[in-house]
Formats: sequence, structure tokens, C-alpha cells
Amino acid sequence: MGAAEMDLVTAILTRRSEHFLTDPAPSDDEFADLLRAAAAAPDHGMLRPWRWILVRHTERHALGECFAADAGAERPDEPATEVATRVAAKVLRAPLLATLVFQPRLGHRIPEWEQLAATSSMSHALMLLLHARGYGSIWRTGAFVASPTARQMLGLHQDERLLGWLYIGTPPRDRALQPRVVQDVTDRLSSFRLTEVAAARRHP
Ligand SMILES: Cc1cc2nc3c(=O)[nH]c(=O)nc-3n(C[C@H](O)[C@H](O)[C@H](O)COP(=O)(O)O)c2cc1C
Repeated sequence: MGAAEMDLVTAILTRRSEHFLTDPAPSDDEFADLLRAAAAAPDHGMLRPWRWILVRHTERHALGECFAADAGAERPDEPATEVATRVAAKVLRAPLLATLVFQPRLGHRIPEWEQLAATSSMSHALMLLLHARGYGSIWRTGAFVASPTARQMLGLHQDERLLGWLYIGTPPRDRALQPRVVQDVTDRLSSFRLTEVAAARRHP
């Protein structure tokens, strides 16, 4: 990883979900390289309870057809062919669709929610690393994470859960890299004071 890459605060504040992405996307080797770094995210028990399935090129169309097959059943008011065309085209919004699969170790001493937290931490780290390299990404979920057709085509096991897709590619060239307006979240912050506990005990 090059030292010239963006500093951490800049990367965090300038990363945005990118809705329209084009070539180039990272190669398989570059993706693996970034993933090795992202996998350093905190992971209780170091279980790495996840895997990625990369979908590119014409394989995207096969995924789009899975989405269309499942969407058609859910939208009876719209003509089926229109639904199919619209939904199938969604996969063309980026050259690389990295499928995030959660593989919880069931019955493990590390609870499932902690495994999910570790997976989410890794995914965010990966988005930041992609951004620092000049790529854009967006984590997309929606109803298709439950698509039985997509699950079957991608070869998911029964205990695995689809957490969605990182759509990855290059953002438009004129995309301004403005740091976002930092939100005040101090209302989500408090400091515990022992004196308050003592007061509550005295006056319950
Ligand atoms: C788990 C997860 C699922 C998401 N699913 C979608 C989605 O299905 N469609 C979408 O447009 N954005 C999706 N997003 C992106 C959020 O909408 C986006 O992060 C949010 O609007 C804030 O924008 P920002 O990432 O540019 O800060 C998802 C984000 C996360 C973390």
C-alpha cells in the first residue's frame, strides 16, 4: 500500500456512496490486495466469517436476470417485461459487483451479532481503501439479498446470508471530492459520572 495514499481522516470524510461507476474497476489481484488490508479490521475470534464473490462482465447479466426473475413476482401491477428490463439493468451501474456473503459460525462462543459487526467493519475498511485508491463504491442491498435465484446461482450454502453487493468502479471524472459537512453528533455522547450513580442510589 503506497504511502502517498490519502490520509485516514480525508478518506473518511470524502468517501461517498457512488451511484454511477464505470471502468476501470480493481482487478482480481488488486481486490485481493485491498481485501488483505481490510481484513485487518477488528474481528473477535479472528473468524473471518465472510467471503466475497466477484461478478463482472457478462456474468453481471446473469445476476440481473436473477433479480428480474424475483422482482417480477413482487410487482404484479407493472408489465413483466418492463420490470425485467428495468431490474436487470441495475447490475450495469458498475463494472464490478462484489457480493458480500456472511458465513456465521453457528453455535460459536462468539455470538452471531459480533461476527456480523466484524464483517461490517471489514466491509467499511474495504470501501475506504478503494476510495483512497481512486475507486468508488456503494453498498447495495434491497430485496435482492433474499433472492432465491441469486442465492442458488452464486452457490450460497443454507447457513450463509447475502449481505448485498459492493458496486465498484471509477466515479465520474468531474466528481468533486468535497469533504462532507460534518454532522454534530454530540447529542449521542455522554460521560458517565460516578456521582450520578451515587445520587440515584440515595434518591431512587
Ligand atoms: C448495509 C448497507 C446497505 C445499503 N444499501 C443501499 C441500497 O440498497 N441502495 C442505496 O442506494 N444505498 C444503499 N446503501 C448506501 C447508503 O444509502 C449510504 O451509505 C447513505 O445514503 C449515506 O451516503 P454516503 O455513503 O455517501 O455517506 C447501503 C449502506 C449500507 C451500510
